[in-house]
Amino acid sequence: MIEARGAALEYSDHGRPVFACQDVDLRVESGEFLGILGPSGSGKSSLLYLLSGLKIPTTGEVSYNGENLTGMHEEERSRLRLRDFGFVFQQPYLLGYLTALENVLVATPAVTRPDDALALLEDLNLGPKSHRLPHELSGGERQRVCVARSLLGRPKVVFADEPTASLDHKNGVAVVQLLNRLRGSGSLVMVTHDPSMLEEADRVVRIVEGRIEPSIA
Ligand SMILES: Nc1ncnc2c1ncn2[C@@H]1O[C@H](COP(=O)(O)OP(=O)(O)OP(=O)(O)O)[C@@H](O)[C@H]1O
Repeated sequence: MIEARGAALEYSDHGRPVFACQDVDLRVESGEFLGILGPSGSGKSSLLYLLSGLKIPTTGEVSYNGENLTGMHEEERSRLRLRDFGFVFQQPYLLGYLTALENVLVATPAVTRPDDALALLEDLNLGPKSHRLPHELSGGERQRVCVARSLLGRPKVVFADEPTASLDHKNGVAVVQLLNRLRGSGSLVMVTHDPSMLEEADRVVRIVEGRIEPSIA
């Protein structure tokens, strides 16, 4: 479904090249929960950006359903992301002046209905709080709103970048379990430094200094 072949991502550190990812050969299969584990600075976020088309590889290529993301115009990639991908980031980024329900609806194409958004918030035990503003919610609740937002368009792939980083362990586990349960037939690609968050993963790969090591689960 998603395939990286010889993909590398190079940043420029004030003119000096820094490889965040190198020689990445990795497939994300349809419907799988793929965990990407690695220490801080190992290139996890960079790899997620490559797989999701948020960044294009400096060398090598990344394809989605056989289509090379590198060759696509940025607008086309952005349409594809909106249509097929959902994202959850480390921090629960929400618009402070919108309610939980409005925050879920705001990022998705007009075809989605408020009923679907409310049903998702109910599944995430936030039904009675859907009218609240972000500052009236706890950190775990805010991240669950982000989970609802990422799932509303029934994405083919959800990319989660350390979604538990701002949560305590119990809330972190709960968020991952909900993401995994509610993703339906979509794939889930989650990066984390914490192996205990990947207990439900179908497969875990480890990244060290920008390179993928052999599968460990
Ligand atoms: N914009 C940038 N310019 C230069 N170097 C960068 C940039 N972004 C990231 N890097 C470097 O690329 C490497 C990988 O960064 P990345 O954020 O992908 O790692 P990570 O594993 O997600 O880290 P963390 O777990 O701490 O979030 C690091 O050495 C980082 O310093």
